[in-house]
Amino acid sequence: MIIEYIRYRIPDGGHAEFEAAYRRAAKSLAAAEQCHDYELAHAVDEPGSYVLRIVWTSADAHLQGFRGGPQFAAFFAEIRPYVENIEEMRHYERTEVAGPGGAVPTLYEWAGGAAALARLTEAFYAKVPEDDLLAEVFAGMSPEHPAHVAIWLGEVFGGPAAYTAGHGGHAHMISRHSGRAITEPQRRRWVSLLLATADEAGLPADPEFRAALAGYLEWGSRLAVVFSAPDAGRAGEQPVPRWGWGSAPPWTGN
Ligand code: HEM
Repeated sequence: MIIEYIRYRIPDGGHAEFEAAYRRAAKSLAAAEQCHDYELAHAVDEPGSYVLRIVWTSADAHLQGFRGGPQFAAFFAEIRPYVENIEEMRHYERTEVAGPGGAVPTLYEWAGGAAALARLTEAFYAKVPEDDLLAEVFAGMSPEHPAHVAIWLGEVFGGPAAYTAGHGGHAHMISRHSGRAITEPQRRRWVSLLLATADEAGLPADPEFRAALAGYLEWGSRLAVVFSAPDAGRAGEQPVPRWGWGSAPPWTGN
């Protein structure tokens, strides 16, 4: 993770318009898979002084991925009028000097963000063609499938809402399972192979994270079976689910 700080000086009379522009621009940040979090704050003791904090998965993800990606044009169109008002724009790395923080990290953050989930699904779907139960299910899999599942998992685990913004959201995911008649042995193999791959992909192995990961995969895979049944109805419009730590929040020692 890398933190970008952008400091603005906005003249009197322009504050409401500036904040409204960022409210619109923030939709592009929320949809960008490279953006983990963002926050615009203004100084109470120095009117007109604003700081925008954006947490990117890496500086390259910001400079190449986001700026070269589909969200940038809409983002920049909103903030372009304020480029002249920038006083500082830099990427910062966290140091070891930090308080405990008030917020519990998301599963996405704890897992290692988009890069870790992409490692997981790449390694998993590379194994699937060799698996006696899963090979036939995924015989027609598209080359983008591993990346799409990583983006889905990222959104479920509290990362950017990029599957909703760019991949058809919940309804599309459900439709990809329709009519596939996934069997219980196939489902169970899918879950156990993915959990085994989490070790190879270097995902955190602490009990709390693994319990949350297993909990989601167990729940989600059972729903995939339900929606894959030949007689399953269509899923209603729903948001992509969000999955949290459950009753075992992250163990941070002491
Ligand atoms: C938590 C459980 C699961 C999650 C999160 C999940 C996620 C997804 C997603 C996001 C897609 C759509 C990808 C896209 O946008 O292109 C998809 C498609 C698919 N899923 Fe799942 N899935 C789950 C369980 C399963 C299981 C248990 C099976 C079978 C054993 C399965 C088989 C498939 C197949 C065959 C496709 C279509 C692949 C393609 O043609 O590209 N899924 N899944």
